[in-house]
Amino acid sequence: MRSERAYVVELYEKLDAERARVEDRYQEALRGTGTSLVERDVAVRAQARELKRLGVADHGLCFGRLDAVDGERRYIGRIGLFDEADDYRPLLVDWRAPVARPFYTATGASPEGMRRRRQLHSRGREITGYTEEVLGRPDGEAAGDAALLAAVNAPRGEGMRDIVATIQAEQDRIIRLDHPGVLVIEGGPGTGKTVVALHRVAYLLYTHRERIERSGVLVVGPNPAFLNHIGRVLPSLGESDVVFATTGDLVPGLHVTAEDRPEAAEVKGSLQVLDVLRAAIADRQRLPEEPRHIELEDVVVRLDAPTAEWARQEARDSGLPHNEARAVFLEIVTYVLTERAIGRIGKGWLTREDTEAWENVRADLLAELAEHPDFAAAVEELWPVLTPQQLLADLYSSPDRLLAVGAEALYRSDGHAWTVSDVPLLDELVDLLGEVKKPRSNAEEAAETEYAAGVLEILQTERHDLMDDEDHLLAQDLLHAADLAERFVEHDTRDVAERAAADRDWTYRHVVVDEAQELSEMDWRVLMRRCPSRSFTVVGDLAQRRSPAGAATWGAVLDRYVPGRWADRELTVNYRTPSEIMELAAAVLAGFAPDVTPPESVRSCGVRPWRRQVSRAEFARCISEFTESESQREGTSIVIGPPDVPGAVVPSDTKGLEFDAVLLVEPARVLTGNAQGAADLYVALTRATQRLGILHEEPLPDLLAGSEVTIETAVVRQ
Ligand SMILES: Nc1ncnc2c1ncn2[C@@H]1O[C@H](COP(=O)(O)OP(=O)(O)OP(=O)(O)O)[C@@H](O)[C@H]1O
Repeated sequence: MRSERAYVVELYEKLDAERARVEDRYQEALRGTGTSLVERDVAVRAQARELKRLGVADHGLCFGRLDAVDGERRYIGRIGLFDEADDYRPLLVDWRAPVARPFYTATGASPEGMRRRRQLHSRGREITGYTEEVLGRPDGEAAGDAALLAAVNAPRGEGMRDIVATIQAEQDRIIRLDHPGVLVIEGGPGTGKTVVALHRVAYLLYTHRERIERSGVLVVGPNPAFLNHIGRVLPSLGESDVVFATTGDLVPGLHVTAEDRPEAAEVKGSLQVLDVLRAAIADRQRLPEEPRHIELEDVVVRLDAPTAEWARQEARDSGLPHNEARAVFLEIVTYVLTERAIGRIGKGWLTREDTEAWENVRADLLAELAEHPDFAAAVEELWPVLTPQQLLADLYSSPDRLLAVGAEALYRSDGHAWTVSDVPLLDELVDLLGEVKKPRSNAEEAAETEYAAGVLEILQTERHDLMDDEDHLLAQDLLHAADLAERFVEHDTRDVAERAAADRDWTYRHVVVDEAQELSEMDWRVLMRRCPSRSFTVVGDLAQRRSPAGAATWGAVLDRYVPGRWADRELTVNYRTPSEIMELAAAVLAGFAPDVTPPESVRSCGVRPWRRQVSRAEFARCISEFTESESQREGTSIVIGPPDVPGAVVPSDTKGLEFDAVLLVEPARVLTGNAQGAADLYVALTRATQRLGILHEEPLPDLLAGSEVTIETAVVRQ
């Protein structure tokens, strides 16, 4: 113990010295004397990142030691530290480094050249003890379990924690899997799918930092509470250039305020809705029922149906998105109208051979038309400029428009009451409608070009290739700073994550999708667009699916994009739910998905779930008793139940979350509340890490009552 403590004290001294040095460099970069604004930004960001990396190691810097058979000793920790004075000898090995791997995977039977594994336990900066495993000897004890059990038994605090010290071998194999494409991590509740996916991101960033960091990583989760729950894991591993978003956030600036009826969600989630969107756009490209007369100074011109039809056909045939094709429509309509007008104005004195005079008259007419309100109104009516929001809101709130495109199920009175299933549709429409170009001022353009010139210079001098690999575009290939201006319009010091989150057209290098079983076909299209390199970690459990538009099988959603090129790995051990509670959940699972094997709990907690049957009038009192008694204990608690129980959270909002204690109210109504009631009940039953209580008035559902599981009946207090 004495020597381990002394070693770790030295490591912290080293860490502090390093931090002081980086802090100095950071301050220097902030002052940025003599450098350009761009150079300063780059330097400040680099030093800030290094400071963040060193900052994560304040607690539990070193958590393990590996002794190799050949006598080599490696200390394993949250970051790597080296002794510069001794030829960069590693003092501490980053947990992600290849040489750290046996710490997680070596076993008594397969020691991987190791003799001993020590797990160091610490409080703050102090080593409080260690457990040790002797590898490669039949009598070697498996002591790793002690650290794991301590970790999984510990009361939960605010959000998920990293598991670097106790990653299990089956998890490590997934974290380090060398598969650049789509990897599906499957497994029952509590098997660590989420936490493993996040550690995989940290691993990928460590291993391919240059390549990944430029375009960043996106983590998609089901709701803000879940993102909040998992939000600390990556920063605690020193990785903060990651964007977290719900599917509802994928169109920047949109606020989801409503929920769809299941029928509407199903229509919006399926790929058939693409036909609805195309038809809705076509429906807005109209022909005038009566000709429009536009009074110009010398002549009245007529915009009639045949003219509009020709222009509409040409515009459609151009293959351009709607808003961009408007220019084609406008050009043809204008051409026809001006030709007719010239014919009339020039009758008797102007011939086509007199090109100059003809063009002069045309120029006057063009100028006049461009300013004419009746002409503008006519064009706007026949080929309006459309934003995705406006198009969809107009469609949803008009029974006639919906009827015209065969999507009556989508009606809602407030067209703008956005739901999460509208997001992929809006995103699709951005491409189908195309851009409405807003003019940029000369001054803005000049400033952007100047900034880009600075970036270009740095790219060339420092040879930082900031471009995507796929672009095959090196800085030297770029001749004009103006070309770069488009990509570097941000003059501020926002990092990749911030810029990416605000930019709908940003493409990420890697995307993690959690609770992926809930995503519709349309959601997948949005995500695939965000990651052209198709590098995904997909996390899900088909048995927990509740969305009617969600995935029935992984192949059904993935084969369309990466046929035969996606890998899947399964996790089988439940680290969250103790066996006493899991038995109950497994009975429910057996009822609604008999083919699915429930995960096996890694521990039991010695406390059986309890139940209490009371009248509904007593629910409020019992719930407050539960919250009161839980507030006296360390850890977290929640009440889960149907939507009409005051103080209860509906099961779908607890997906991916966990609590020390759960009180489940009226499971019978959770089960029958909607078509996915059994999955909801399964989710609710698998949230507790220690204690589960059930409060009910109605008899327990057969799935629970009829199982072999005994549920202790709590003594009702008088
Ligand atoms: N190796 C480990 N060491 C310590 N704790 C672990 C380990 N693996 C998983 N856990 C813990 O188990 C709990 C469940 O993990 P996680 O939430 O990632 O599971 P999940 O499979 O995503 O569950 P769900 O499907 O219910 O969302 C978390 O508290 C996590 O920290």
